[in-house]
Amino acid sequence: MTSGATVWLTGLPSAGKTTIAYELAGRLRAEGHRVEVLDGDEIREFISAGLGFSREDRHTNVQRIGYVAELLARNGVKALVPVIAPYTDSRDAVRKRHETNGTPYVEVHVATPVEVCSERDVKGLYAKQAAGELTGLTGVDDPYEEPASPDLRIESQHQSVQESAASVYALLTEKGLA
Ligand SMILES: Nc1ncnc2c1ncn2[C@@H]1O[C@H](COP(=O)(O)OS(=O)(=O)O)[C@@H](OP(=O)(O)O)[C@H]1O
Ligand SMILES: Nc1ncnc2c1ncn2[C@@H]1O[C@H](COP(=O)(O)OP(=O)(O)O)[C@@H](O)[C@H]1O
Repeated sequence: MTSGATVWLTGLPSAGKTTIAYELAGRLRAEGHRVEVLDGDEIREFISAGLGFSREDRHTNVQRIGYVAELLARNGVKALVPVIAPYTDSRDAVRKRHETNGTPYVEVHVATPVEVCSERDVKGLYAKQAAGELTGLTGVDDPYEEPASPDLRIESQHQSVQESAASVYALLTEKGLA
């Protein structure tokens, strides 16, 4: 069985987390790896239904996702997690859970600047915030604590989706995980 791992893609809304995760998933699957993408929106519809965007709820959401990702990764799956995870302590707790269980964990910061994200505005959230229809948007009027030492930092504004996914793939190869 190939080695499982959790690959957490953290970053602002519209940074490119989801797009990179699915691009990478396709590439890994084509090579015979077992892959699951734990999409933040789907998780919030099911296992985190009812949670909002307060600090406490985001922490709970991230811990639940981290728990499921570790279970999958421990069993040989590449668990790709495109979830904002804005707080350092939440991310560190997930990393620690993986370390305790001896499960590989890779943190990727999709570090697209907020100016680029708000132009992309894939879901219209930045426009809503600007129009006063939404408050507490990560990176605008809610915190995003940048990872101090991620395993990889991606500047998606300077490269194609394929290049971004390839850089994560290269890191996995380097670590003997792909
Ligand atoms: N206030 C606010 N702040 C940030 N994001 C918001 C907010 N309201 C809704 N959304 C949408 O929900 C997605 C974020 O959920 P996550 O589970 O990834 O985030 S978190 O880690 O629990 O903070 C996030 O998805 P992505 O755009 O894919 O990042 C948003 O589309
Ligand atoms: N190098 C890149 N990596 C990822 N996305 C990119 C890149 N360049 C441009 N994009 C675009 O940015 C948008 C990112 O949206 P999405 O993946 O939904 O972001 P997130 O999941 O972080 O909210 C998509 O429209 C995608 O095509």
